[in-house]
Amino acid sequence: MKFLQNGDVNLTTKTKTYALDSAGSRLFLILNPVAGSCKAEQVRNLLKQYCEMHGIGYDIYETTGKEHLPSIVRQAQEQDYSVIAAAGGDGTVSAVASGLLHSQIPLAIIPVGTANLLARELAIPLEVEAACQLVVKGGRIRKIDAMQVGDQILISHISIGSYSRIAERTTVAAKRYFRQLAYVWSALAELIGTRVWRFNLRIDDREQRIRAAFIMIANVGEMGAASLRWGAEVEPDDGQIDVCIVRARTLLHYLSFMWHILWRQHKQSPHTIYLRAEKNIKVSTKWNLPVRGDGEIIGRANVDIQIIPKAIPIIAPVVVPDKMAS
Ligand SMILES: Nc1ncnc2c1ncn2[C@@H]1O[C@H](COP(=O)(O)OP(=O)(O)OP(=O)(O)O)[C@@H](O)[C@H]1O
Repeated sequence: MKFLQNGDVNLTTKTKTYALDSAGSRLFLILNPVAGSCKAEQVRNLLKQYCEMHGIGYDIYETTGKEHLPSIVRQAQEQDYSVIAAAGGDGTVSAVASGLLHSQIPLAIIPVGTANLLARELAIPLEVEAACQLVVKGGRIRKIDAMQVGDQILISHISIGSYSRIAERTTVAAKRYFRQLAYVWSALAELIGTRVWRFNLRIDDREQRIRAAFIMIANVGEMGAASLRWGAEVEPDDGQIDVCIVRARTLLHYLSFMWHILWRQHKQSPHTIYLRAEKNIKVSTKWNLPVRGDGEIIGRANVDIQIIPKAIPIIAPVVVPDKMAS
């Protein structure tokens, strides 16, 4: 851990906002230097500039990819940090959030990953300087729901089927150089051989068998492009997780699915079923399909999710745009 400087931050989570006007607190930043769009030096410099300007102290930990981030976050909580910030993509954010489960310490996000889905969902600025300003100047606290898989916490999406296979095909290097286009290329390669699989799906202890191209389990509506959303009702802090079952079998079906998404007519799509869960979701299949959680491959062929409502406090802008209107 690199110690850089100390200072003051004041948090008032009871009012669901935070401000920087009292002494005695510090900020701890976890920075993923290889996240999609991350320019580590720029993040370090801007944070230094804003913290010094507001008299705030901070420490920075740069990830190596080999550490257990939730443990590092739990250690940081014992050192009286008032804000934990994550500069990275959704993978870094969810690993940091894992360490903050049920904590009163809020999580701030500097979105420098490839997709940055949670940041988009919460209207956190994607521009580094504005994001650093939000970390330092503060905003409102949104307590978002979490999905627990074993000892891991996921906050955006869990998918299994053709969608997770697309992600598995997309290499880290391709993501860094081609950003979202890397996924488009992998998607074309996957969809040329479209198919469906049989899944056992259990939602809130009710079991069913389904055929689907993929199942998207979404706490966050953002798909990552052009404000498209997985479902009209997906909200990260409503105590529910949405299950989007995509049954497209041909390229034409996929185009129809996308058309309904584009025109925000999710429920009219003949190739999609929407379900909601409040307690738990279990998916299993005999096929060796990758399970993708918050941008990382987290397992294969089955996933068992416990839903934890309002589990993680996150600093977001006070004004939130209407997502379905954009
Ligand atoms: N120094 C490092 N070297 C190599 N890999 C790293 C390093 N630090 C973190 N990682 C890896 O980075 C991954 C997390 O990346 P992250 O999700 O933050 O960015 P991203 O994948 O570009 O963005 P997004 O998830 O939003 O698409 C993890 O697999 C982690 O192990």
